[in-house]
Amino acid sequence: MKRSGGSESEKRRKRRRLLQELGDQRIPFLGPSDHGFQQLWETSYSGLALRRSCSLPEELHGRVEAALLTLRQRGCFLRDLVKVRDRDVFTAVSRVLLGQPGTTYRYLDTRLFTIPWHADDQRGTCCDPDLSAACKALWELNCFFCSDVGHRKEGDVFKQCRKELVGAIESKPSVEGDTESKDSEESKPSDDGGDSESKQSEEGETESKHSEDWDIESKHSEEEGPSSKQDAAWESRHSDEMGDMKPKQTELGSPTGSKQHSEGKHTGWKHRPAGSTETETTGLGPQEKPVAELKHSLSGYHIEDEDEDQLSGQGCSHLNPAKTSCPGPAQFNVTLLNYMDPAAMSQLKEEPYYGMGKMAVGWHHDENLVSLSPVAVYSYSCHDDDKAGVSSEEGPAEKGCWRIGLKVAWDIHTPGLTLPLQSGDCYYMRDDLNRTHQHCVLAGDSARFSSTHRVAECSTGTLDYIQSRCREALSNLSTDPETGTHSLLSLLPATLQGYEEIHNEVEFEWLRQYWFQGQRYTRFCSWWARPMEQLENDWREMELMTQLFLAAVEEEGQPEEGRREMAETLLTALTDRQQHRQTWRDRCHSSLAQTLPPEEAPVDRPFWADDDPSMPLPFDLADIINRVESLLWRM
Ligand SMILES: O=C(O)CCC(=O)C(=O)O
Ligand SMILES: [Fe+2]
Repeated sequence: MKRSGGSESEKRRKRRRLLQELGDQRIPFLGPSDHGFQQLWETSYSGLALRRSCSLPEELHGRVEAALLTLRQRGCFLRDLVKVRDRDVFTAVSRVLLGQPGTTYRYLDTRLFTIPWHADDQRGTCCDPDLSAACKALWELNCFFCSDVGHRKEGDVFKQCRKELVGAIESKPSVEGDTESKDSEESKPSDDGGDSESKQSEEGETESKHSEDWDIESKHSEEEGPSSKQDAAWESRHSDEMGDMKPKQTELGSPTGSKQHSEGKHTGWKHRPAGSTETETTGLGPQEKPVAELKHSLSGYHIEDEDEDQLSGQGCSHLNPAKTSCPGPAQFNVTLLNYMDPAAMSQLKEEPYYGMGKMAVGWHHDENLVSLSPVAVYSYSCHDDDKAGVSSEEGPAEKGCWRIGLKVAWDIHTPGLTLPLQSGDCYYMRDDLNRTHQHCVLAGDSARFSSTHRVAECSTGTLDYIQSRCREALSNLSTDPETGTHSLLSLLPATLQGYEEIHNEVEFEWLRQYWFQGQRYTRFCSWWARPMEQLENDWREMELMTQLFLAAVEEEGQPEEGRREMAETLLTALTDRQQHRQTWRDRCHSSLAQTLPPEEAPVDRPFWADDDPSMPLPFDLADIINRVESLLWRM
C-alpha cells in the first residue's frame, strides 16, 4: 500500500508528542451557530465549499434519491471487509462503487469494481432497467458535479451559502424554539478567554492514536464502528481501539467540554430563514413533501446565485444524458456511495478529540485520488415519517442532523469545523483540502446516503490497463501451431521478471481482489463477469509461462551465470506469490469473513487441488521454492 511521507515510527512519535501535549483536553470546534465560524471556514477551511439543496434542480434530486433507494432495495450496499494495519475490519457504512465502466477504486487494501454508470440511452445489458436507471441518475449527478465544481470562481458557492447561514443564525429562527441553542453559546471556544489558543500546540494525528495508519492510509479505517450481526466479532477485534475511542472523562477547563452535551445548539441552527414555516407546520422534512410544496418551502431560501436559473431550470445542458463524457475540468470517474442507518448500529464510536459526537466514518483523508483533484459529495438523509409526525415543533431535518467534521491534519491549534447537512445538500472538497485536512462523518438520527464523486487515480486501476499488461506478458509465450508446444521467446532475466510481476499483479490485484468480495458484483450486474473470466484465462497462461521458466532454470547444461540469475529472479517471484497467496487465504478464512452470508462470503479463487490436470503448477509453491533454492545452493 502506498504511503505518503514520513515513516510509521516518525508519525507515531509525532502523534504521541501531540497527544501528550493535548492531555485530557478537547480541541475546540465550531459549528454554524458559533461566533467565528465563518471566519474559521474562510481562513482554515477555504477548500470546503457548500452547495445547498435548494440550488440543485429538483428533478435531479428526485432521480438521485430514487436511485439511491433502488440500490438499497436491491441490496447493493455492502459493508467492506477492509484491512487496516494488518487487521481485517468491516466498514461501519455500507458501500457500493459506481463509475466509468472498467474502473476500479482501491482503498484500505480493497479494490472496488465499478458498477458501470450509464452515460447514454443505449442501456447496457449488464443490469435490469431499474438498476440501469439508478446508474444513469448517478451519472447525471456526476455530470452536474463535473460542471459545477470547477465552474465557479473560488469561494462562490459557499460564500453565498455562508451568507445564508449567517443570516439564518442571526435571525435566530425562534420558530424552532430551541432553548439549548442559547446555552451552547457558553461553551463556544471563542468564549474561553483565549484558552482555545493557549492550550493547543503542535498536535499530530490525534485521531490516529487508535488508528496509527490513519493519516497515511487515509480513507476509511477501523474507525468505522461496528454494527448488526458483525458487532461481536468487530468488537472483539477492536476492543483496544474502542477503548481509545471512548470520550475522555476529564473535561475540566476544556472549552468544548460541554459541547458534546449541547449538541442541541446544532439542532437549533436552521437553514431556513425565519418565516419559512412549512416544515414546522407539517412536521415533515423536505423529502416527505410533495414536489411543488418543497419548491415553495425552499424558494424563500434561495441563494442569489448567478447560476440559479440554469441550475433550477429544465434546460441544464450539462445534464444532457446523451453526452457520454462530462463537461468541465473535473472528470469525476467514480462515485463511492455510502449508506448507514444509525438505528441499526448498536454502537458508534464517539469522535475522540473534539467531542463532536458519534462518527459514522472516522477521520481520514480520501485516498487513491488524482493529486489535488476535488471531491464532490451529495448527502441524502431519509426522514422517518413516524418521528416527524411526533416532533411537529422541531423540524426533523435539523434535529439529529448529519454533519461533516473537518480538522487540519497534524494540528491542535486550529479549531475543528462541523457542517450540518440537510438532505440534498452537497459539499465540495477542493484544492488541497483533502491533503492538508482530514474529514469525518458525524451520524445524525436518520438513515443517510452519500454519493462521493472522485477523480480516482486509476493509471493501474482500469480493465484496459490490466488487459494490456496481460497482453504484454503473454507476448513472450509462443505456441507451435503444429504441435501445440509452448515455449518462451525471451529468457532474459529482466524480461522474465517483468512478466512474473504482471502475473502477480493480475492474480493479487484483480482476480483475488474480485473474488474476495464474493458474488457481490455478479449479483447486481454482469459487467465484470466476462472480463474476469478472460483475466483468469490469461493468468492461467501465465502459470504455464512460470512452469516454462522453471523448466529453463532446472535445465542442465546452460551457462552457469545466466542460470543463476534466472533462478534468483524466479525465486523472488515465487516467494512473493506464495506469501501473497497465504495472505489472501487468511483474509478469506478470517473469523470476520465467516460471519458473512454465502453470497457475500469471500471466495479464495483461483484455488486448485494438486492433482488438477488443467493446472501446470501447484497452488502451494513450497516444493518448487525449495527446489529452486537448493539449485541455487548447488551453484
Ligand atoms: O458521507 C460523506 O459525506 C463523506 C463520506 C466520506 O468521507 C467518504 O466516503 O470518504
Ligand atoms: Fe472521505
